[in-house]
Amino acid sequence: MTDSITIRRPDDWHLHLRDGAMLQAVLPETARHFARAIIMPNLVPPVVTGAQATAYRDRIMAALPAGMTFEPLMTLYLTEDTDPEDMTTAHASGLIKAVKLYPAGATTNSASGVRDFDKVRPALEKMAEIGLPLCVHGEVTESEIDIFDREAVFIDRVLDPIRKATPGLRVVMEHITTKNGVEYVKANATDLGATITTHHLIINRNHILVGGIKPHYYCLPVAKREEHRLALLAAATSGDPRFFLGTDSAPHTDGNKEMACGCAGCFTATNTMSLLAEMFEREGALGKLESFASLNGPAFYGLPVNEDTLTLTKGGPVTYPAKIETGDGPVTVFDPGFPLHWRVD
Ligand SMILES: NC(=O)N[C@@H](CC(=O)O)C(=O)O
Ligand SMILES: [Zn+2]
Ligand SMILES: [Zn+2]
Repeated sequence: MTDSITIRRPDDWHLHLRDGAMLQAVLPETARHFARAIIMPNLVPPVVTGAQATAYRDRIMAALPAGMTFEPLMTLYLTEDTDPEDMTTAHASGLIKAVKLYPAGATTNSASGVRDFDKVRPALEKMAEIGLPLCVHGEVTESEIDIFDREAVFIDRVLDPIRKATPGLRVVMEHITTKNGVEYVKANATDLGATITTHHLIINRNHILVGGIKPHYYCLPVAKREEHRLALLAAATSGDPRFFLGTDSAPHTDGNKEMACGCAGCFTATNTMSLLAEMFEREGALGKLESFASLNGPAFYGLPVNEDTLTLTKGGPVTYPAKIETGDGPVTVFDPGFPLHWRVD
């Protein structure tokens, strides 16, 4: 029986750090285990320009506790007014590693996102030319499309046409939640990857709705049927280099989650590595955890893997806080509903 595993230090290829008091509280939760993270730009107002990304990176580094190391990999929020020249300069300087596409209205703080995809053609063509990846929140927003179908419809109506129209554009389908997403990635040999969250490997839609509504399991894209969770788990544990960890750890205060119109997002930064080890072990795939969390992401982004390591040891149930305190109020840590046994040393 394996009771200890050492992997290259992991990275998080999709993370929300927020700003101000929330940033201060959640950053150590990620930096404790992860070397780098792709930082989502959906602040209010969003991080649209290179100057805004520089200022945000500086605020993140200022919030990092003494003695911790962490490298924020910055992104720009794509709008219909994005200036391809500013984007190119921010990429050439090494400041940004990706640009994020939010369909307007699809998720938290996406009001400044894209309504008319033709308006972002010049930016997308520039990105294909300079090799700057596009990270995509892949859901349509039309009111007549069922929320459980919005990812699959996005692939057919938006993503596939954009990719066909923009040869060479490198795309990351963020937080895929369906077997349709898995199959689309597998059917496309080049220029396409996908992040998978920790929580979508664990919950299906029953967890949100059976026995009373569970706001802390509500996120976007919303968790789907069990067959989709199983497809995600198979992809994550397969070692296929096109699938890598993006936790989408998305803190909202309990006050903003536990209300009549609660915010979308699960906060998993604190216990993600223990959760993943548990799930990979159940699949008999602990040997693939390093590929998913530490190797496949850097390979897609063309970055070196981390030199240092992280060790997980199996033992009695791991304790972690039910909530972390922030200056804005408490944030509930994701509870899988079963005990965890893999502790990060
Ligand atoms: N995933 C979520 O449910 N929420 C994210 C936004 C996002 O990643 O879509 C957030 O910023 O809160
Ligand atoms: Zn999203
Ligand atoms: Zn997200």
